[in-house]
Amino acid sequence: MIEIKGITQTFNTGKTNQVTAIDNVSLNIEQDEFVVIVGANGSGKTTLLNLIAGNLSPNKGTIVIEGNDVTRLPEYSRSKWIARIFQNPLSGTAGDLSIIDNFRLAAIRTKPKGLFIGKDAAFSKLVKEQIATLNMGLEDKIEQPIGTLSGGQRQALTLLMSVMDECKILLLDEPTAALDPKSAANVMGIANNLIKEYKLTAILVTHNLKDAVNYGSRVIQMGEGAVLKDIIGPEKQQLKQSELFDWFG
Ligand SMILES: Nc1ncnc2c1ncn2[C@@H]1O[C@H](COP(=O)(O)OP(=O)(O)OP(=O)(O)O)[C@@H](O)[C@H]1O
Repeated sequence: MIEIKGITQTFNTGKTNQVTAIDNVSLNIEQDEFVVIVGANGSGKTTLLNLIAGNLSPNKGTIVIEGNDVTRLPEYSRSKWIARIFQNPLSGTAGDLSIIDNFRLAAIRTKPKGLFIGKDAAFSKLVKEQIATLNMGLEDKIEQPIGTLSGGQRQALTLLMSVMDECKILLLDEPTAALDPKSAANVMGIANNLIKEYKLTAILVTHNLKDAVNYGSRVIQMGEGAVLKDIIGPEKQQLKQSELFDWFG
C-alpha cells in the first residue's frame, strides 16, 4: 500500500545547519494497517509524514502508493489517496463557513464538480446522518459557522470529512495534542472507529504513550531520522506503556 524505499531528507545541504531529518528509511505499510509513530522531538516523524503527503520530495529514495510511484508528485496530486489531520484544530476547516459548506468544500476536493456535491437536500441529509454518528449533537447545527465549535468538535468533523472524501490513507499528526483530556480521548476513539469502519491505512504520530499502546496494529519508534523499533502483531498488542516509556532511555 505504502512502499518507502531508502528515502533520505536533508535540510540546508552544505550549510553549517545541515540536518538529515530522514536517513535512508525503508518501510512497507500494508492496507488496513494502523501504524503509530513515536519518537523524541526532532527525530523525523513529521518530516516522514510530509514526505508521504507530498509536502516534501526526498533527496533520495522512492515512495510508492497503491502501486503508483508518487516520489515527485506534488501534494495535490496525492490528495485522492491521502487525508491529513493536524495538531491545530483550525487547520483543515474554513472557520467562517458553515459546517455543511465545509463538507461541500471537502467533497469538491476530489470529486468531479456537480457529482454528489451541490446544495441538494440529499447531500445535507447524508452529512447530517454521518455527523449524528459522532454522538456530539452537531447534526442540528450544520448551518452554524464551523469556527464557533470547540477544538474537539472541529477535529471530529475534520476526521469525518476526510473519510467521507473516500481517502485511503489517513495521516494523523498529533491530532489531539491541543485538546483537553476528555475531548482528546473522544477524538481518538472517533478516529479509531472511522479507521476500522472505512478500512483505512492510518499513521498516527503521537507523544501520548497511552494512545500508542491502546491504538494501532503496529508501533514504530523513530530516532535521529531512522527507524529504531518496529513492533507489530501480538508483540504490539502486549506492549505496555512502561516498556514504551523505557524505549526513550
Ligand atoms: N523545513 C525544515 N527546514 C530545516 N530543518 C527542518 C525542517 N523541517 C524539519 N527540520 C529539522 O529536521 C529534524 C526533524 O524534524 P521533525 O519535525 O520531522 O521532527 P519530529 O520528530 O516531528 O519532532 P517533534 O516531535 O518535535 O514534532 C529536526 O532537526 C528539525 O529541526
